[in-house]
Amino acid sequence: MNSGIPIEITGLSKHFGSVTAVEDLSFTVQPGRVTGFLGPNGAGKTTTLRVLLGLVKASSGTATFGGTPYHALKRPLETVGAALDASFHPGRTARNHLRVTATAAGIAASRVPVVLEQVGLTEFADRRVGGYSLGMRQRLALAFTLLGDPSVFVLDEPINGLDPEGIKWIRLFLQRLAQDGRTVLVSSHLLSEVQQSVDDVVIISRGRLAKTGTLSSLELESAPRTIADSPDRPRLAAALAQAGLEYTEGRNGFIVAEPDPGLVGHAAFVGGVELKSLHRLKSGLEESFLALVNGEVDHVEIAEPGPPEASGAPEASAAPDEAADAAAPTDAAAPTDAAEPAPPDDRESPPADGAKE
Ligand SMILES: Nc1ncnc2c1ncn2[C@@H]1O[C@H](COP(=O)(O)OP(=O)(O)OP(=O)(O)O)[C@@H](O)[C@H]1O
Repeated sequence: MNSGIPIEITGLSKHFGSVTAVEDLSFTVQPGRVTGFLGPNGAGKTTTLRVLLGLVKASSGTATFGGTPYHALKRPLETVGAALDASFHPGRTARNHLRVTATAAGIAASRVPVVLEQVGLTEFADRRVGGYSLGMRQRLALAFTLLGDPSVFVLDEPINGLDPEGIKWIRLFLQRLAQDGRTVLVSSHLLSEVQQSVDDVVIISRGRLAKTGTLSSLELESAPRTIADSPDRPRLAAALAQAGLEYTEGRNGFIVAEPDPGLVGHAAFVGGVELKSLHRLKSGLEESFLALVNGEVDHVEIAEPGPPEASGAPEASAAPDEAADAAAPTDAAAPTDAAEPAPPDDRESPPADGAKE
């Protein structure tokens, strides 16, 4: 228990008919840390988590817990606590829900009062769940994840809709899990929602990895920068290099590590390059996040304590176009997945399902 099991996603792709939900995704989630799995709606977070939990099959690639896929875990609920789309029968109590799941999973009934206490629901344990607030339901979903006292937690949008007090509570809850040496992966579509709770971030956009690293590496990137574009990008790249300005190439131009657009414009002028756009990128974590997920920045991976990504010759211009081509699939294509084969059933259900009627 708490032996430090990493989550390992390697070359993972998932297609629903013609819709690409996840494309060649690779990242590792380390034990002892809270990792935010971030991306806008439709980025592919839930699909990745569903593959990880054996609820849908990958088109290619692997998603494992220290090398073992979910369906091959000997005691899944005692390895992984997952909260994904938890729904509860309104007429039953929290205690009853938890008892049923514990019995089905061969977990001692004595764990039920323990987990109720851990999530602060003891005094409401015998009330019908139908009368619970959203925050109480979120806590109940977390109680399910704790039943087997697992080493790994996979939580889909656990902070969504919580009030400030609930957010503070869950922040401490997650940090305590990580301090115990457990692996904690928390998805969210808002960086601001989780930024006080996470140590590391994995950011995806349109099913592809946009960034992995520590939250502090993202903070490093959030210094004010300038974005500049030209009809002749190679010449602009040369002019920037000539002026000693560091840059990365994004879909909308070069992101230059210089807060003053005037200096970037001057470098272009000296290089005799026409500009078609020149503006300052706002500073701040949220802006960095939005720039990443909106495709202004291409895939960057920062090693701790990584310096800001920049410099050197721009990458081949095909990269931004590829990113653009991987336009977010739409929900309109959802029916193609209705025929998604059910996952193999020769295993215990993940706890989230255990919470369902
Ligand atoms: N069962 C399905 N059939 C068809 N398309 C699907 C299916 N599930 C997800 N998709 C598509 O895959 C893409 C990724 O969806 P996913 O739910 O994984 O994203 P997400 O990042 O979790 O978004 P959200 O925060 O809105 O839940 C979306 O375009 C979605 O419409």
